[in-house]
Amino acid sequence: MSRQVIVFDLDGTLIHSAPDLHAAANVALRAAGREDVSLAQVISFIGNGVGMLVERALKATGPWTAELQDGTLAAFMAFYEQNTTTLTAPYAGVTECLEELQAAGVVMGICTNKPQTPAREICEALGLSRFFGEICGARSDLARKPDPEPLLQTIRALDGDPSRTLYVGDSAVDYRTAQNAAVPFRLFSGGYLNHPLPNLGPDQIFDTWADAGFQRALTGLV
Ligand SMILES: O=C(O)COP(=O)(O)O
Ligand SMILES: [Mg+2]
Repeated sequence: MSRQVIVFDLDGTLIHSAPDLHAAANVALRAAGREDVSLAQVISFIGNGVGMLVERALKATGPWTAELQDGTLAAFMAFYEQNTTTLTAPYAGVTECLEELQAAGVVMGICTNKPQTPAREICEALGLSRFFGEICGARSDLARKPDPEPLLQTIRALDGDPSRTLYVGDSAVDYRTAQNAAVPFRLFSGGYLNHPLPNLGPDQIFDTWADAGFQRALTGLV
């Protein structure tokens, strides 16, 4: 029998990382001669990777060109790489919940559209690496979510089976990724989702890590 696996998204699911992404976005926008964007705007730009975040920030503040994109993304990454956990922390209850799942023998991994190096550094800095057998971030040789491949690759690395895996995320991108990979999905609604997701029942949604809500959401699957 295959192992019981849970794969988590990172930004907006396990960690509140938007304040550091917001700071990096505004440093990069100022270098491009643009106005700042708000935290709420940046939250709405998260989910499809840093390239798309920068593209959306540029389009929200003026015209977009490929050249501007390249320079602004480079400025964004230069700042972000030095400030991945200045303002970022796990959501309340996350560490305790992961401890319980690990003690129960659940095998866990991360599948995120955040670039691989900062994703791994953030998990290390926040004391989360010890829970995960695989941390799969965005890489040039791998399609990004909602393509199913990063999630399927994460599950393979954990020696799991997609039908006995849960993917836990906070966005429509995560929901579509799970659907594309035929993996059961649970939504953390306390993250960065800014429009409702169709076709999810109340037992597939939880809004806090700090009480039994998450455990309830997992009932019957792990
Ligand atoms: O970098 C992003 O845009 C999103 O990251 P996530 O996949 O961990 O939510
Ligand atoms: Mg997310």
